[in-house]
Amino acid sequence: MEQLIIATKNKGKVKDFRNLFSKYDITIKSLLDLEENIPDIEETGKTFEENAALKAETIAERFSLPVLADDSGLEVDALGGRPGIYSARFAGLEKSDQANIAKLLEELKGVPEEERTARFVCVLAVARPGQPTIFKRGSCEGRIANHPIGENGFGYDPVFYPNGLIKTMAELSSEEKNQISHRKNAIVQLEKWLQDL
Ligand SMILES: O=c1[nH]c(=O)c2ncn([C@@H]3O[C@H](COP(=O)(O)OP(=O)(O)OP(=O)(O)O)[C@@H](O)[C@H]3O)c2[nH]1
Ligand SMILES: [Mg+2]
Repeated sequence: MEQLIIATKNKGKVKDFRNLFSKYDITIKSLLDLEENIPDIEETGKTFEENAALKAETIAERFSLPVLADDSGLEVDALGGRPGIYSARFAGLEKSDQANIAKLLEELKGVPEEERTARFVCVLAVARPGQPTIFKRGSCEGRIANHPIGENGFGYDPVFYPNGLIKTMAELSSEEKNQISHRKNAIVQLEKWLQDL
């Protein structure tokens, strides 16, 4: 069984990754599992790719090991693609899922169902000491609900209906989410690299 460091402090992502990587027989170590406290990496990039690279390369350099990072977010068409890379900090730096959802629903007040289209985007960066960083992008299309439903998942999952489903992402089990999610659609593109790990 191999171990892979994921440069994240987001517990929801860690849960998704543990589940997604179990089939490759890879165990995950996140920044929350390390003994030393890693200072927050400032996400100063203007794209998912730039921020994913910042996180992966900072940690890969520090430990001289291959590191995966995930930069992800929700693009809402009626908001011109916002919150996008700012999804975690949409309602402020304290990164509250509940406040983010409230702000999103407020901004979409009165927007009819057919115009509430959106997608989750996940960019994975794999940084390895002395080698160029690899990027893979996955997405999941859907639309924004009128109110939150469901207890599973994290972030905006309770207000996101994946296309073709009558359940929000937060009403799906981890296994169901991980069959269709943006994160899953990015990881499958890393399959070859994961097998060589
Ligand atoms: O409902 C959701 N289901 C998902 O599957 C999902 N994936 C991403 N997101 C949103 O996008 C932000 C990422 O921002 P982000 O990539 O900067 O991560 P983060 O700051 O939370 O942690 P870190 O990995 O940077 O440590 C998150 O906080 C969420 O708001 C999701 N919401
Ligand atoms: Mg972040």
